[in-house]
Amino acid sequence: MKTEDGNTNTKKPASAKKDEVVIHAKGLKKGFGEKEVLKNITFDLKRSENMVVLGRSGSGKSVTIQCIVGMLKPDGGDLTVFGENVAGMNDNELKQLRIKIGFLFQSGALYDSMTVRENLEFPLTRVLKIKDQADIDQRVEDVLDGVGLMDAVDKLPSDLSGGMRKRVGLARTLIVKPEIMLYDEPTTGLDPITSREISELILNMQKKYKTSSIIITHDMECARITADRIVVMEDGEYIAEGSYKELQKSDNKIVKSFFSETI
Ligand SMILES: Nc1ncnc2c1ncn2[C@@H]1O[C@H](COP(=O)(O)OP(=O)(O)OP(=O)(O)O)[C@@H](O)[C@H]1O
Repeated sequence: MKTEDGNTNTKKPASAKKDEVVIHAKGLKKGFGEKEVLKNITFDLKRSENMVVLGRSGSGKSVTIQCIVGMLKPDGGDLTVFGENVAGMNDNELKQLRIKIGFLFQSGALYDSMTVRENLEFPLTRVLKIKDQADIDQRVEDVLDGVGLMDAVDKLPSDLSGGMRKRVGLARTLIVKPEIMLYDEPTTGLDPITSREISELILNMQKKYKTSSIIITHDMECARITADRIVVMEDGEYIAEGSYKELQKSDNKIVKSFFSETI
């Protein structure tokens, strides 16, 4: 049986699924030579939850993400994704894991010589190996409708604005229906209005596809719009956690510094 959004229905009650932990990290450590980058990272990401990570440049946000997708191996601590230990996965298991994890690059990473449609078809035919053209067309239409870009289907990326390219990049990542989305500074380089549109889109896509997301950002408007929960990272550790409103009242100097421009 298929749900409204095309996902296969499971028999689990929605409430049980919602509390399911999709990423579990406990005491995660990672260093390079003498430098300890992740000192003690502990968090649980639940199904359909948006967790925003705030942190100064070089605090270890991207290294955390690279550990989650198995590009880097932690030196210590526990890290499980969908209950499986990432560090113990072989190449094939990592490949399967990465199909379930969407990663939105800063650039959008579109193929410039392909139209929007071809860019969107690519992961369907190459990654999911779908051959049925009617299924492909339906998925392309569905995801483009979701990001509000039906009219751009036959355009080349060079004919689109930066914000539109970002939307296509998001659509291309979402089209394989990843269970986890990792956003690394999704609004960087965009003007405030377009940034806001992308943040709202991230929120809408969470609702539509029920994805769990980690959103790394310095953009406090993006954090305010998208976050169910925010963690603040400093020097390889999470030093604060809470909702936007809770952290806005924090007395911690570092936490305050993120909010100072928005008060
Ligand atoms: N492969 C690597 N080899 C050596 N050092 C690395 C490697 N990857 C990251 N680092 C170092 O780890 C530290 C944290 O990097 P990371 O990219 O996670 O920071 P970040 O919090 O994402 O910063 P930014 O907001 O600037 O992207 C930096 O000092 C970086 O130089």
